Amino acid sequence: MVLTVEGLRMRYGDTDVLHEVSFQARAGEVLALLGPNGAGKSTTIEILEGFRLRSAGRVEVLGVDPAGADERWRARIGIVLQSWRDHGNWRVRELLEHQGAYYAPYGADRPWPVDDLLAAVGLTASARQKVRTLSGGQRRRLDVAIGLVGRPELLFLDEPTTGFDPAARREFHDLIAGLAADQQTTILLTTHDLPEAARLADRILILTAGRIVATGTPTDLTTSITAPHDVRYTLGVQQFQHQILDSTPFVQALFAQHGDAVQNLEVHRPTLEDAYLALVNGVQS
Ligand SMILES: Nc1ncnc2c1ncn2[C@@H]1O[C@H](COP(=O)(O)OP(=O)(O)OP(=O)(O)O)[C@@H](O)[C@H]1O
Repeated sequence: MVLTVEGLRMRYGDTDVLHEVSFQARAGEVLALLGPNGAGKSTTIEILEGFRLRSAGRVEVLGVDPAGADERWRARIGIVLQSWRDHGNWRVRELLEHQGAYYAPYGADRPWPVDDLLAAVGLTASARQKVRTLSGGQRRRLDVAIGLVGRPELLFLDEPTTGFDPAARREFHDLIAGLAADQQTTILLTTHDLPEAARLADRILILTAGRIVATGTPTDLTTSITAPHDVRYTLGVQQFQHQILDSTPFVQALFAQHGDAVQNLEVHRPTLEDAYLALVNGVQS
């Protein structure tokens, strides 16, 4: 296992913010950690990154307890924080070359050659620009490039696509899916963008008030809730819309009765967002 977390607890002062959190991740798995603001996502990730000391529980990251990890271990992980605004006067290429040099002693394939990396994150045209002149989305792409420059075995992404335009978001999703599939990079992602989680994650963990309240594939979670499907169609000039718990037998019966007269059929099943809201609200109520 690349990640093993067992009975993780975190207490700030006299407030417990993580209660017995347990999960695992294997090589090449993309895990999305979802939850409302203040649920404990960043705290969990910061403990795994070795930036915060846990109160109790067992944590192993790449076979090592991050609380006592060394530089060699740190060179094997990549981190994209929520936001940082340093290095304004550096040019994009120079900054990546500088950051990449740190990884050179830690493996023949490290760092990722800067030109290839710039192309992978869509920053080739901005290579000579100063960091402070980048747009918000370009700046975020640079954050991602800095997280990737060491070719990490494990990548932490904290809300990585905030500020991306739709095309950049799509390219980023392809990049992440490729890293996991082709290079077996393990990825732990937090996001409030539920379609993003549905698209990228092999497995989703929903954290609410410091507890994991649901875990599974996006499909597991959407099928775990009882919510009606929305079925729409036309018969001649008449439009119909129905809310039905299981749309498949309904649609079969519809075609058996009306055949080709059924037109413009649309079936909307519950989305990950519906499941997320049901699961989170179920816990809070
Ligand atoms: N240094 C700290 N001292 C005391 N309490 C803290 C500290 N850091 C975080 N907390 C509290 O711990 C809880 C979990 O915070 P955390 O930042 O992990 O949540 P999150 O799920 O990442 O939220 P968001 O989606 O807003 O980023 C919150 O109630 C927060 O106020």
